[in-house]
Amino acid sequence: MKIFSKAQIYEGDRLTAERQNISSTDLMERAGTQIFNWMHARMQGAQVPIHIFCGIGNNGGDGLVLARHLVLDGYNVKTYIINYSDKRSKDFLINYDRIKNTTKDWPVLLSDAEELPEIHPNDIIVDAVFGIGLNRPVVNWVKTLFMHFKASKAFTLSIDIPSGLFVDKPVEDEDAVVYAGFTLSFASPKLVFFLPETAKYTVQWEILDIGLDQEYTFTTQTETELISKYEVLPNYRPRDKFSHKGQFGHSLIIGGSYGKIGAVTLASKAALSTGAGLVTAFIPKCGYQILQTAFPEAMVITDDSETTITNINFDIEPTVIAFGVGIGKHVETVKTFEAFLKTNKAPLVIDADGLNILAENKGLLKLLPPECVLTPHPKELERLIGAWANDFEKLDKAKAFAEKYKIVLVIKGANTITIFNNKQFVNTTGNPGLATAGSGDVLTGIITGLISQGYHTLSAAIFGVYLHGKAADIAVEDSGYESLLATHVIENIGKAIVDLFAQPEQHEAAQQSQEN
Ligand SMILES: NC(=O)C1=CN([C@@H]2O[C@H](COP(=O)(O)OP(=O)(O)OC[C@H]3O[C@@H](n4cnc5c(N)ncnc54)[C@H](O)[C@@H]3O)[C@@H](O)[C@H]2O)[C@@H](O)CC1
Ligand SMILES: [K+]
Repeated sequence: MKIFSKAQIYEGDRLTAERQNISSTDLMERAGTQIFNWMHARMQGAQVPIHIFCGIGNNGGDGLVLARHLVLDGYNVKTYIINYSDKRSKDFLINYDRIKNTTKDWPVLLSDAEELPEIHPNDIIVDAVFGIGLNRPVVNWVKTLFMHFKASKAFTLSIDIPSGLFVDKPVEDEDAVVYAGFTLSFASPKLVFFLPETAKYTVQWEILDIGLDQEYTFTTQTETELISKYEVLPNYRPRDKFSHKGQFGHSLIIGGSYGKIGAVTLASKAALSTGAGLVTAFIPKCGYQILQTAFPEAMVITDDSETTITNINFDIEPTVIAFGVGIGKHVETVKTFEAFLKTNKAPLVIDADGLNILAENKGLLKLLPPECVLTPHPKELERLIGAWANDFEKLDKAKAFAEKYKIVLVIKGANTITIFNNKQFVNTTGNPGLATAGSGDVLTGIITGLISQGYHTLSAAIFGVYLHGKAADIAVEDSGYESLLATHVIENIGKAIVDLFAQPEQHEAAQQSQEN
């Protein structure tokens, strides 16, 4: 799913009105009605007090449309205008008139924090104070209002975006933002829903389709894309009946050191479980028996050294090479890595201490093959690109780094973001169970296994991150977050692949009507 920028959303709204020959007021009516339908379907007329707080721009206008429909349907509604400015938008004013003509219970004007309404924990708050138009910090009394929402413990539904949250800038004051239980966002989710510093402002979100012009939404290129099953499916490469293992490539996993052979075992298993034709592990001698016993499907080549990688030397022709899991940063390892990079032609995936070696020897970066995949967690990323002040600066620095070295950069985290060529792909699968030893090694193996079969490195990174998260989502159904092991993720890669083709569960009623 595309994540549109603020400018693209405004342009989409404008073009839609123009091409569908409707006014912006009509589009606002659509938006507000969609919110009403969503609430009505869930509340079924329940008389829970609903407090609707409307700003004076178009987000507030949406709130007024919703308030009017709720009033007309007999809901228990109290509407407030948050009068933070005298620059009221045209469509706000139109809907302000409409609600005044609908009910004698006119909206209450709030201009300071002196008389904030009482809100009980079982009431509902609708937050329509600011939308994507927020362009400067909110004034103090509005901040007090937002803190009042939070203190009330009432369920808070934000329209389009939690008020106080910028679409494209970091939050400066955490109390000056609404904490939403649910956000109903128009046309496109907002990037801030997925970033570590701002995801907490909404527990859940959903997109409401307000019928934006389809040609515009199809043809507009966005900087950010949200990755779910439907984005990865078109890139899936099916196998034909006469396939043989030679077609799915040979993955070479270079890594391991004394006490860290497990990392290579996990990556090798993951690569083969994702569909690599052959996997060879290149490890120090001490790992020979361990790996051959723990994972007989893999082949093993050993280094000259007993305990570390000191001389990368092999006579196979790998389709793809993964470097770094469990490898350490021994001076000999760095030396042989540099020599290897100077001659290597195979696509490369670099993880763990491979990344730390790059960070400490930045001259090596220019030796990376084109579209090389790097999979740092936040600390490794910081070592590579330097510290950042906030999530937006992190993404900017990461994009500049990926652009400079023409690499595919996978920033691991709750919503892993893959960056390439100034585009960012935000993953939606995965769960806190993945915060466990070895899960990164498994991801390296999955991405390597995909490249091995002919996936382009960018597709392999995006698809691999998705599969890794999905396998973990399936695994936690049995294990719970706490007991999830990296091995369980590997065991469920197959189910994650099968799930790609699962039909959505049919609605019971639809099933019944089919049976009749
Ligand atoms: N453009 C359209 O056609 C549609 C817009 N929609 C709604 O419109 C929203 C955007 O509306 P607006 O652009 O009017 O903006 P908002 O309603 O988000 O904000 C209102 C105005 O407040 C001013 N402002 C910004 N920061 C402020 C601050 N800290 N203190 C005081 N004033 C401040 C700005 O001038 C801004 O335009 C969307 O989020 C969405 O909810 C929907 O009705 C769907 C259609
Ligand atoms: K809002």
